[in-house]
Amino acid sequence: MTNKIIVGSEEWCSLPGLGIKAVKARVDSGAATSSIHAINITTFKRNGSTWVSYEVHPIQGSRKVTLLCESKLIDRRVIKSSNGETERRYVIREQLQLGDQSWDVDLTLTNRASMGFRMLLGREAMGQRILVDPSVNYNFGDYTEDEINLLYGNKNMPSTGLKIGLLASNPNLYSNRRIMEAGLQRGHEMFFYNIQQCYMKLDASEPEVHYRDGRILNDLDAVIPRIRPSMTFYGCALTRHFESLGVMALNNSEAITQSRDKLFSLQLLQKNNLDIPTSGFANSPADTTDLIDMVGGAPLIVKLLEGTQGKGVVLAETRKAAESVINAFKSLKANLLVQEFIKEAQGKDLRCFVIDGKIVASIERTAAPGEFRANIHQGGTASLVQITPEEKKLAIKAAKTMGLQVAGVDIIRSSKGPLLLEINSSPGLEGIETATGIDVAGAMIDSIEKKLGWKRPLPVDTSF
Ligand SMILES: Nc1ncnc2c1ncn2[C@@H]1O[C@H](COP(=O)(O)OP(=O)(O)OP(=O)(O)O)[C@@H](O)[C@H]1O
Ligand SMILES: [Mg+2]
Ligand SMILES: [Mg+2]
Repeated sequence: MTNKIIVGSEEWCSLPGLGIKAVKARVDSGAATSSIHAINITTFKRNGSTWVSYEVHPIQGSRKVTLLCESKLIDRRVIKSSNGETERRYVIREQLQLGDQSWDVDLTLTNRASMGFRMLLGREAMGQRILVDPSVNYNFGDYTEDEINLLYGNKNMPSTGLKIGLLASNPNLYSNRRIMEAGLQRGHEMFFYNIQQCYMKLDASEPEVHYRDGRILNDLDAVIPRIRPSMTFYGCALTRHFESLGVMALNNSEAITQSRDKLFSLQLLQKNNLDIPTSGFANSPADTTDLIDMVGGAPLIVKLLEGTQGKGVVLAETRKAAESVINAFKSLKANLLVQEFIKEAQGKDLRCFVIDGKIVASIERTAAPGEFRANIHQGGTASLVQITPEEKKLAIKAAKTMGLQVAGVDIIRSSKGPLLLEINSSPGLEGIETATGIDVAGAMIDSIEKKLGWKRPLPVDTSF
């Protein structure tokens, strides 16, 4: 006669020490470790030990009930999840109750929002106590939705997070994935909207944004526009429309529009006494010689205004080369910019990531051998850098002048001191997060929380 308890493949269990009165668990003897859905996970010290605080939404697919939990930290473990990705997780030990039996189990904390169950019960937690009968479910009873709501004393509790829309084109880009992830980790609802699939109703009394199949996007708290250069015109119009609906935009449409006009940006910076390399603009100058003289002769840099990622930036080493490049661009009827070549920078530039007037991270980019452009897309590499107070001031002032809450400010170190190269309103996250290890995406979400005066909601009463 065995005294093991028989459990099905899905069971309701409870974690009395955490105030989790009922949570539906997937019983999976194929998994070694157990986990529970947790967000906003942070560690803290109590009586000399490390503890972890986190929020749990115990009800599957719902964020109505939020429990603020604290547990002593037992371990940190690297877990390989079912999609093959590895994740570093905190491990806690809590009492598990199944039917009338209870015992201590180790649980890893992870965001299981996208999974079918808020909890996974793996074989280590089963010990010698359990026999799994996969043909059955809810051997210890089932709950209806009403019973669950009653159990948690849930009377229209407000949802905890903000609703944030990411306006972009490619959900698989590193930067976009990180922004979504950072928002979810902080307990917000994140929505990815493809800019091209949004359309707008212009109406004095009832403006609207619709998405794809006619769904009306009317309850967002904030949007994060990440507009690729080719979508500037439409993306800025969309952002402006959200603003007219009272939705906060990180960055606002006016600042983005302005920063995308390179000539205007450089003029604005100059006007505010921010140093840039000596530059000349032209469309189809008759006098190429004078244009070259204007910036001090060769070697010089010629830039196509429409270029990005270093494409369309040419170094002309001699006057002859400069003349041919300028004439070639002229025949294409392209707007161009000529600029003194900062040779002493030796193929390096700085990228400072500014949020709300503070530098959150900076890197130095170094061009590949034989190349003068430091762009990562041109084979440049990113490394950690200590920036000077003067560079810091320049970057912060540049972002402020451009009206950008979030900005990637590019600076080149010249013999005359730091000079601004350009200011980006949708700076990429991959190079800078990888090189510095700083959670830049998280800092962007923090900025929205601050601007909206959003505070983490108080936990509900967790006593039984
Ligand atoms: N005046 C200059 N002197 C020396 N090097 C320069 C100069 N201007 C640009 N560079 C190098 O070329 C790179 C690309 O130039 P820039 O940032 O102006 O254009 P871009 O990267 O194509 O534009 P975007 O960043 O908008 O995509 C810079 O990162 C820098 O390393
Ligand atoms: Mg650049
Ligand atoms: Mg740029």
